[in-house]
Amino acid sequence: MWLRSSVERSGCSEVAVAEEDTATERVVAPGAEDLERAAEAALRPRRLAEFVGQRVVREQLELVLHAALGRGGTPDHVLLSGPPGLGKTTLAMIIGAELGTSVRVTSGPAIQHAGDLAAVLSSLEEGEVLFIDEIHRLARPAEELLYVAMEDFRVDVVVGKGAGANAIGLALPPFTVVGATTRAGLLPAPLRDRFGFTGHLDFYDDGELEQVLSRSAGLLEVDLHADAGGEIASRSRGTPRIANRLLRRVRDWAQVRSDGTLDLAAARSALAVYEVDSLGLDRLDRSVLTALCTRFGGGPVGLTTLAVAVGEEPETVETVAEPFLVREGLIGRTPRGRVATARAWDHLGLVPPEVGGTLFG
Ligand SMILES: Nc1ncnc2c1ncn2[C@@H]1O[C@H](COP(=O)(O)OP(=O)(O)OP(=O)(O)O)[C@@H](O)[C@H]1O
Repeated sequence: MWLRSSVERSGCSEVAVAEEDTATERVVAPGAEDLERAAEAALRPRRLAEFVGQRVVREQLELVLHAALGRGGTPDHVLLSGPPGLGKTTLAMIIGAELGTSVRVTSGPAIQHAGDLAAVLSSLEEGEVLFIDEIHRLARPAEELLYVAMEDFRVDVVVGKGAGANAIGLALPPFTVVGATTRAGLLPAPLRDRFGFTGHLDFYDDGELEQVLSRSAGLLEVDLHADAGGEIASRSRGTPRIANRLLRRVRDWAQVRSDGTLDLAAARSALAVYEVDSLGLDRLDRSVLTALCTRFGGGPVGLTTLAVAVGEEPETVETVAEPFLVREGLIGRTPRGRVATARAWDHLGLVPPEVGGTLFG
């Protein structure tokens, strides 16, 4: 299915796209729920100068775009990679705005057949940006059609059926593909090679997230104190989407339980209600960590056993809780199973068993 909004020709169009995230109901999930998209769109930076952080990618992209504008042509195709919630969609919209053109939006899973993509490509106007989210999930025939279109600005349309079928090459006007992926490694080399510019987005530091929050607070017209911004930033897992979501939850708390001021006490109280701790761990993360430490002496323990202990599917523990616990250096993966690190014991306020102690204490 080809997705587009009513404003596609006048500016940047935005539509909901499928997400891979399996646990988006978590307040610290990096992916977005469909219902959250409108709230997110309101907080999106519109121009490169408003986009916080990612200094290297921003500067490189600025050069690519402004050089193309100077030449009066279209820029190279752009591939944006990185974990969910770091700003790939935002940057795609910004590329359209900087080029003064409209952005057509679709996603890998939304394109079922090569014909769907051919229809999209043949309706593009000169200079338009085609944003393909989750581009690594395009079906192979669509992928092949796309790289011919990207390279030669041509699409082969099959006319007729059976023995009488004929492929007619249709010339396309110049356009720019912006692909976004959380899994750049899954893109086949021929497709990856068609992108003249690749930008990898990394997690944000706390200072950058504070800037994101302060900008968002301005747009939401709430009074966010600096120390409250710092507190929310430090629990946001390096991800602007999570920072903005926690800000909205703190705003709700302050509105209902206090006078609407977003100070440090409000931030701490609200985040306690949502069970987001000082490192940004939620209940699931903590139950995995606690089980590992208290029931298995810090491991090593196999994934399945650990999952049974917390009453979750192994896949949920592995894909939802573990990546952040590993990234934070709280859990290690060894050939014999998962182990808790010294930082995990410390974070839970527990004392690890003595290494090399005797069997009887
Ligand atoms: N650098 C940034 N500055 C300010 N806000 C940002 C920045 N990056 C992301 N955001 C905000 O975070 C939210 C999520 O960003 P976005 O949708 O662009 O992420 P994404 O990488 O495309 O995620 P996904 O892979 O899940 O589609 C948006 O509301 C956006 O406003």
